[in-house]
Amino acid sequence: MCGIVGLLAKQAVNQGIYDALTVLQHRGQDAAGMMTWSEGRFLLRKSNGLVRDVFHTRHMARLKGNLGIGHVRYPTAGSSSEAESQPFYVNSPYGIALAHNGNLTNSEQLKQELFSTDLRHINTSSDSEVLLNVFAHELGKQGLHLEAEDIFDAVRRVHRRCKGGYAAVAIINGFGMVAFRDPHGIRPVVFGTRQTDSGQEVMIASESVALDVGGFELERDLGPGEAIFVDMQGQFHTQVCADRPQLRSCIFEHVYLARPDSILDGAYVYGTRMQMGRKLGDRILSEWPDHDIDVVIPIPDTSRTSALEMAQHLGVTYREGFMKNRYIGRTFIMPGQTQRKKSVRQKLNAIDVEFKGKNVLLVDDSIVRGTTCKQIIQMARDAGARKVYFASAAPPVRYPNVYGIDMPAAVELIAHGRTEEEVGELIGADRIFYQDLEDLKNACREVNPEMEAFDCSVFDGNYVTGDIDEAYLAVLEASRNDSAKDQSAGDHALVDMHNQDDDLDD
Ligand SMILES: O=P(O)(O)OC[C@H]1O[C@H](OP(=O)(O)OP(=O)(O)O)[C@H](O)[C@@H]1O
Ligand SMILES: NC(=O)CC[C@H](N)C(=O)O
Ligand SMILES: [Mg+2]
Repeated sequence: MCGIVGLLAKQAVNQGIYDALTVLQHRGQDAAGMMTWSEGRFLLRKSNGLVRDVFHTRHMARLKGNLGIGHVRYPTAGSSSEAESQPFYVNSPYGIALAHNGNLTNSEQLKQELFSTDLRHINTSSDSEVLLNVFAHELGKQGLHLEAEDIFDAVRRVHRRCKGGYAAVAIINGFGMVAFRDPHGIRPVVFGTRQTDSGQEVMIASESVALDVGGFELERDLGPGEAIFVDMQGQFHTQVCADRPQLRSCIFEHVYLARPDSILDGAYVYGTRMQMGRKLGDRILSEWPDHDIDVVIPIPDTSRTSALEMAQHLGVTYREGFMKNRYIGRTFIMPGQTQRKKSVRQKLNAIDVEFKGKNVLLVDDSIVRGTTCKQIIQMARDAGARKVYFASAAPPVRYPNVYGIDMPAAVELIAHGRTEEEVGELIGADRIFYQDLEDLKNACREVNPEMEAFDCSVFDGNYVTGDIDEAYLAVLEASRNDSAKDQSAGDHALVDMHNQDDDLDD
């Protein structure tokens, strides 16, 4: 779940892209990058780190032009090396730069096809480089003068070849900006416009919050299989380019990934999280009408919205019993388990008076590896809680994700092969409550009834692209489990266009 942004404006875009990446930072903390286009040349800066650490004044000054794309990365394929940070670039045809959120499930096969049939070389183990090259190859079948229709034809062929989850934004040298979303719309992408005296400006982004901050009016989400082409004058053209588009957006975006102030597929994430809190409250009341919960305490940040609504629904006091260190990022999207474990303790601290002698219900949005809840329950006990109950606003996460969330190994998921009660015991809770999957879907549908179906693979093991079997999952687990990742240090040497590096004088 990386963050992507594209901006075509009537003025320099570097600051606008930087600001958008800053508000998309929660989607990827490993690397950041920006590529702008000016007078027929691409300019690149990308590196490992947070947005504020990657772009210094000297880099920003060199990222000239009124057209650009940006990326914040949370790796789900290849390594976390700088060489695989994004955007990527190819020189033929035309000169194309691309940033991608998601994960291709057939990238190995595509890589071979690209080499043996399309005569293209892939120099990293990133699936995003594969996606760019498939797009470039298909675009190369068009003539020298590209029209919107030609671009949509190329995207149609990309959809026929690529499988998995992908939302991508690209620059085509001299022609404009393109974005496309996979035929199931698994990963989100929205676009919006801003009117200026010199004409219309267009921003494309993973989440609408990026448009808000930039002063853009949200037009809408791209639909499943849809593409948008923005020409150099700022006029946009859209077309559904998939043969059988079906919206199956990732429900985990609503549970955890997206910011609550974003609107995804027409639903306020804040609203869907409130509904999750209500539904879980209902479940607790029906399973345990004479409960003895004294206080509801959220585990900051993401669970706050659900926890507050749940407390009100239960008629129980809501208290912020854990304080969060604002300088520590999201722990779940950190690359290794050692770092994740250490960060929970650095990030959260208990306020003893809220726990002493009380029966507390701790609420989190989800339990994935169990890293957070195990430590938090112990902290609640150390702070003097009498009973510690635990509620998860999402159902048990039992299956790997293959569409752009780095959960590749079932064995690392605490609920894999375990009942709800067994998880409760393992994490040390006196009682555990999980959301029901139908309730989770209904929580989203209540905010936007048009969201009929979702990708819920992490909860039900049903992979909407239809190409995932046990053998695929076994290979994924072997290559991307935590210890395998520790061993693949990654090559930081960039074989790429000139990258604005740190040796430059200020
Ligand atoms: O069971 P686990 O493997 O620990 O994963 C689940 C936890 O990780 C996330 O928090 P995170 O700290 O990443 O982000 P947040 O501050 O947005 O809640 C999520 O909100 C849960 O708290
Ligand atoms: N989380 C993502 O969207 C990752 C994009 C891409 N698969 C990468 O690893 O860079
Ligand atoms: Mg959390």
